[in-house]
Amino acid sequence: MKNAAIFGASGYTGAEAVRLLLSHPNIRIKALSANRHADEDYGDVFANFAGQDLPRTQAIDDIDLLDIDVVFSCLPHSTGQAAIAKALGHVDTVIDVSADFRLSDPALFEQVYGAPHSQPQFLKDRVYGLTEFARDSLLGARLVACPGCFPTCALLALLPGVQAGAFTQSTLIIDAKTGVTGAGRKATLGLHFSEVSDGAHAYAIGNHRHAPEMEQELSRYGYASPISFTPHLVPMNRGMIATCYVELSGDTSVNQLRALYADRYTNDPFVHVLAEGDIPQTRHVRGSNQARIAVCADRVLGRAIIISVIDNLTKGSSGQAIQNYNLTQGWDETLGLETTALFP
Ligand SMILES: NC(=O)C1=CN([C@@H]2O[C@H](COP(=O)(O)OP(=O)(O)OC[C@H]3O[C@@H](n4cnc5c(N)ncnc54)[C@H](OP(=O)(O)O)[C@@H]3O)[C@@H](O)[C@H]2O)C=CC1
Ligand SMILES: CC(=O)N[C@@H](CCC(=O)OP(=O)(O)O)C(=O)O
Repeated sequence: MKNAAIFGASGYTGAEAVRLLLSHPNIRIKALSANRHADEDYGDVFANFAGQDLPRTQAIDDIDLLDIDVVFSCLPHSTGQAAIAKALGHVDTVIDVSADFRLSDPALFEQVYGAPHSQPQFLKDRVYGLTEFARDSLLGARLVACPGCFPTCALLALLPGVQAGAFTQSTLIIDAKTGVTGAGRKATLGLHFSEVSDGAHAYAIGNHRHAPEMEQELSRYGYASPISFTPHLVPMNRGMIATCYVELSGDTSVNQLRALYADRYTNDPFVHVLAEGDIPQTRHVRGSNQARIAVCADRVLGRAIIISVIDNLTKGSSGQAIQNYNLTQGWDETLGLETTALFP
């Protein structure tokens, strides 16, 4: 059994990690950190956990790291860098769901996140944990940076085509929608029911911090052009959908592209490429670690529309974090993640 600490357990991704880890056969939850909610019964922080045998929340500095094998860090970006550096001195593995270790270039991190990175020495050797594209690097990895939720959703839709050279180098367009839990649990005016229900809106238009992260990864696989990315907030709790518009290179047909995607993901337990005509819906992945991808023809000849859906709290953060940890240990990647989507 491995002992896990969850940093930021009083937030949404932390709670999702707790929910999933409770059914993990090889992991015991040993410590839960919180900030404002430190020193509380976990069932008081999240009533759905009342009655479970879980530790009380504590401040990060009060956690005895000598007792811990793995930290799942679910802290807001820029708040966890020092704590993660300290943890790496004691525990075998840190899996970070924040943006802190995703960008490999510290100068780009400072430009995008507005402050210098305090632990840039870890950026070179950390693994960028988009699991389906990181398997070869995960075994034994000590620090895994889980991709952002939008990058997870969009890169799963784009990288097989990019790797195969199936797209021209013209600007990619990614139009994405997210549920409200993507913004975390803290109270924010723009997230009140009356501000979010009954409507939808774009935000961070032309300057969302996930665009440089997606460009970093697309360029690693051979796509050097910039992207146009627009996120939208829609009135649902969980879920994310990315609709990606690509121009096909050479004489690749949409049917060939779909077959290429089906082949690329054939051994991936969590990625399903849909048959022609099937429509991916966020409700079909809700609460599960699944991604569902449709490769569709555009009415404009030579273009394809690739649509991907995930649950932002599961494959988009804590589910993928556990999938990555499983692979760092050489375990079956599905351990603790077998749950089926909650539908309806
Ligand atoms: N929500 C999502 O869908 C996704 C989120 N992420 C990333 O995951 C991370 C966590 O997100 P999420 O769970 O939504 O956020 P929440 O706001 O819901 O939770 C944040 C957690 O961090 C704690 N915390 C906040 N500030 C500090 C601090 N200064 N020191 C110590 N602990 C602190 C909070 O404690 P307390 O509440 O007790 O004060 C809480 O436990 C973020 O980096 C986010 O960007 C990544 C992918 C998807
Ligand atoms: C609705 C909403 O605000 N969503 C967040 C989702 C991003 C996220 O959580 O990803 P990081 O891990 O990079 O922070 C946003 O657009 O910033």
